[in-house]
Amino acid sequence: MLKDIGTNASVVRCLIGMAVTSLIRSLLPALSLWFTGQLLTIAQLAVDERRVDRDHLFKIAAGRLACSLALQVFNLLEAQIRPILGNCIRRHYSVYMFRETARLDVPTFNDSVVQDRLQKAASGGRRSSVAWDAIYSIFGGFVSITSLVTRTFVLVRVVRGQPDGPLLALVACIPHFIQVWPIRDSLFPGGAAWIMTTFNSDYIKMEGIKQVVQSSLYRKEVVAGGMWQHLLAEYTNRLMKLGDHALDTPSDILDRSAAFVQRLSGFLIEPLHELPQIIFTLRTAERPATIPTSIASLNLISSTAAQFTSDFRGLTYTVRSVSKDLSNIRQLYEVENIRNQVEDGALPYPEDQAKIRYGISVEFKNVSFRYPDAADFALKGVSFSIGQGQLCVIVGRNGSGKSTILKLIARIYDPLEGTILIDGKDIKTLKLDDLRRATAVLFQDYTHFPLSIGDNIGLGDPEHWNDMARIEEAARLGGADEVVARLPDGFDTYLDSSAHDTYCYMPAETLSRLRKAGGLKSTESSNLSGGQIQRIALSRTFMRSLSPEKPVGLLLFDEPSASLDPVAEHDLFERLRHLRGDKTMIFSSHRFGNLTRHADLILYMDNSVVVEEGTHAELVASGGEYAKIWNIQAQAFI
Ligand SMILES: Nc1ncnc2c1ncn2[C@@H]1O[C@H](COP(=O)(O)OP(=O)(O)OP(=O)(O)O)[C@@H](O)[C@H]1O
Repeated sequence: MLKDIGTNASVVRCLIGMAVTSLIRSLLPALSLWFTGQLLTIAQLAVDERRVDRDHLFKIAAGRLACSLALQVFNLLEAQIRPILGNCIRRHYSVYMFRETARLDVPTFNDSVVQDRLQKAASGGRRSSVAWDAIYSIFGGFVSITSLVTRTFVLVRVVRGQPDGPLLALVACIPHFIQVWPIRDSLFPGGAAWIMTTFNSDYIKMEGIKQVVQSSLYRKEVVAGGMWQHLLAEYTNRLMKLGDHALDTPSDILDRSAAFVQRLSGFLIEPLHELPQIIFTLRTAERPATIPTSIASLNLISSTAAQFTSDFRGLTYTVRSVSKDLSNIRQLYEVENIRNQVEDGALPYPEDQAKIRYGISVEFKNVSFRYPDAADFALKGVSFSIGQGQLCVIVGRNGSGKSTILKLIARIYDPLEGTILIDGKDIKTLKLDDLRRATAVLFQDYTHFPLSIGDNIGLGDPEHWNDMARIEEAARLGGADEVVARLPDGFDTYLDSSAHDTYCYMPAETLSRLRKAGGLKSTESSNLSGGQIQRIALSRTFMRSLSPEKPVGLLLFDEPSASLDPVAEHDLFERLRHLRGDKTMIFSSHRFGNLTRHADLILYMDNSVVVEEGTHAELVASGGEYAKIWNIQAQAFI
């Protein structure tokens, strides 16, 4: 970690600043103690010999005062450096986590173990970061240890010369040692490994119900299914059944046992606190002449002993958090070792950029695939060949494997068996970045990003993300231009924003006027229909295919017209045919007609296999499944 952040000059400067201030802060208490000890000696001399060296007294008093002032100054200095260093480190690791999360492919990202590792690594959240926490506690530990050691050293020297000093120091320290005894384990983390689990079915169910209600994932079903009252009744029932400790977290359980030990030690500690006072009274009764210096010495010893306890407590806390922080850092750096399941190839693609304009050939050879954690195969021994520049339409029932074919061509997943050839080369040997630049995909479950419409379209070609002319052209081709024209903020309209405005209560009208007057862009979600959002997603696909520098040779469309009205669908196919030129295009579709009639190849799928293939005329003539469904659809219009 130090090597990593050491490359950042401002972090190094701040770290050095923190180290110097921490060192001085840790030495100052011992120095103060030494001056106090000197003051005591002067007082004792004054009592014993009735003489005072005023010059010396003045210097020592000034030194003691200077120590207090210096401590304040260095505390202030540290408080200035700390946030600067904290922000530098947080920025560094925010970029690190972004990079390590962004580079993951679909199966790796969806893997629950990977998700867990990412979450743990990022657990510092936005305000702090695990790396910063660790550095902060390491500095804290350093200050506690140095100040504890140096102060003990000075105290031993100071009390040696005081009447009854060693005895009083020993007695004063005993209760404090007892107090820190129960937490000694945390100084030796070797014995600190523990596991807690529950097999309590009521608890497991109660937690499950809580999640259903809390997560937005299930809200649609909860509302549509009218579930909430039932869930509430069940939750209350389980909660009552579990009794007083139903809501205990694992740390509550740990704290309960620690609290018991502490209460027990309290019985011993309180009487022991009185012991120095009693000894002091007995001793001074014997030697009344030393009362003034003895009182001062008792005060010094008691307050230093109390300070020790708080230092020691601070230290145990620090040791505990340092070991936790160090394991967090290990987790943070382990994220780098997460390997993508879809491995990158080495061959640059295409060898000839100009050739790709005439399309890409795709061949499946006996390909089988099963989704991670799924029981059944989504594709079983699928073979077909699509020539350069051909139009292929994959049709078939729901769940027959159409989308899966497109996902394998886009290398979202790799097949379990068989080979996919792109222009005659095994897809796994090609560089992933190159392959993705040469293909444009529109998935069935297309998403919209919580960004503006312009960004949503522009991201189709990330290298020209901000090129408004291309974005407008892509919007025209995808049919999003009409949608955008009707929105007051046009391309700047946010589809869905993760950052919402905060404002005091005011009527909606005032708010809207105020926003306008302040020139605020729309940051709230806009309500677009499914079809309108699909046009934006389509435009994103077109954006990719517009790039003249790095042309696309293969277009994959999964149900591109599912949410479009018949006119929009017809327009879309017209535009697609025009845009296609010589490129290879593969569609997955439920609708026969517009597309299948123009297809060079139709694959009819059922139950994870290709059952029929050919052109529309060939398949209709053969009178198979395709012909049957074609007739059903055709009859609907007679
Ligand atoms: N991410 C996934 N994890 C597990 N199983 C999946 C996943 N995606 C799809 N499947 C399963 O794989 C099979 C093929 O799905 P696929 O999406 O390829 O079908 P499809 O023909 O495109 O269906 P539709 O016409 O409904 O879009 C189905 O049984 C489906 O349940």
